Amino acid sequence: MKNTVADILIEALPYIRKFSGKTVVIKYGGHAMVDEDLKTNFSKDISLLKTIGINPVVVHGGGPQINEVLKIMGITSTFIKGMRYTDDATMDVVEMVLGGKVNKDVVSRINLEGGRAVGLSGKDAGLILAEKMTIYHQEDESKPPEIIDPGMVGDVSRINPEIIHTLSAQGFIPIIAPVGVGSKGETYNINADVVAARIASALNAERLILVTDVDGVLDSDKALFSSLNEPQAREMIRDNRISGGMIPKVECGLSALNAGVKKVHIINGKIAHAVLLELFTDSGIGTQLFAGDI
Ligand SMILES: Nc1ncnc2c1ncn2[C@@H]1O[C@H](COP(=O)(O)OP(=O)(O)O)[C@@H](O)[C@H]1O
Ligand SMILES: CC(=O)N[C@@H](CCC(=O)OP(=O)(O)O)C(=O)O
Repeated sequence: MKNTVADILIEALPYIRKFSGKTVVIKYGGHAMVDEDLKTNFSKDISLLKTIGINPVVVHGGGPQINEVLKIMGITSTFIKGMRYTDDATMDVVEMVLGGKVNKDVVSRINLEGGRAVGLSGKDAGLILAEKMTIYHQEDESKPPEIIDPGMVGDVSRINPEIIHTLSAQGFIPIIAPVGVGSKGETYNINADVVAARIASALNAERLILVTDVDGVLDSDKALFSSLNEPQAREMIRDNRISGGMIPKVECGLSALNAGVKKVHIINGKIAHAVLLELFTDSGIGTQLFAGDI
C-alpha cells in the first residue's frame, strides 16, 4: 500500500526518468472539461509534466461547448459516425468556439498553474493541412456503400510539426485546436481524436493519452477493458458495442500505434489527476490499445 508522499514519489521516479525529454500527446476531450476543480487539476498535471522535463502537447476538443453555442444560435447539429455535419454556418461557430473560447481557456488555466502554454489552431504555421472527408455508410453488405457528404469535415492530409518542435524546445506547451486548413485556404472541422493521433504520429510520441468522460472502452455490461487489441476493437465496432465518439478514439489510437507511437491509452478525465495516474503509477488507469492481435 502506497501511503506516504515518499512512497508515491519513489513509485513515480522510474517513469519520470523514462519520459524525460520525450513527447506525450494528450487529447483533452470537451466532455472532460466539466468542473473547475477538474480543469485546475488537468492544468496542474500538464504544467508539472513540463517542469520535470517531459514535452506535453495538448490537442483539445470542445464538442459540448460547440453544441451550447449552436443551440443559442438556433442551429441544429447532427452526427454521422461520430463526425459533426458541418455546413458553412456551423463551421464559423466551430472555429470561433475551438480556436477562441476553448483554446484560450485551456491556455490561460495552464499558465495560471505555472506553465507557458501557447495556443495554436491548425492554420498557424500550416500545422494541420486538411482535405474534405468522405464518409462511407454500408447498411447492407450486398449493396455498395452509400457516400455521405459531411460538409466541411476534414481529414488530415499533412501535419507540419516544426512549430511544435520550436515551441517545445523553448519551454512552451503547445495547445492545439482541431481546425485545419485546405489547399485553397478553406477551413475544416476535424475531430480532435483524429488530430491528436496524427500529431502524435508526426512527433513520434512516446504516449498518446485520450482523456474522455468514461473509464475507457467498456463492454455491454459496463466492464472496463484494461487492454484491447485490434481484432477485438474491430469486432466491437462492427457489433455496435463501440459507437459514437468512441469510434474515432479507437480507430485513431490504432492508426497511431501502427505509425510508431509507443503506447495509446483512453482514460477518464473525471478522475482527479488522471494524466499523472496514467503516466506515473505501476497500475495505470483506463484502456490500453494494442495494434495487431497481441
Ligand atoms: N464501448 C464503449 N465504451 C465506452 N464509451 C463508449 C463506448 N461506445 C460508445 N461510447 C461513448 O463514447 C463517449 C466518448 O466519446 P465523446 O463523447 O466523443 O467524448 P470526448 O468529448 O471526450 O471526445 C462515451 O461517453 C460513451 O457515451
Ligand atoms: C468533425 C467533428 O466532429 N469535429 C468535432 C471537433 C471537436 C471535438 O472533436 O471535440 P470532442 O473531442 O470534445 O468530441 C466537433 O465538431 O464536435
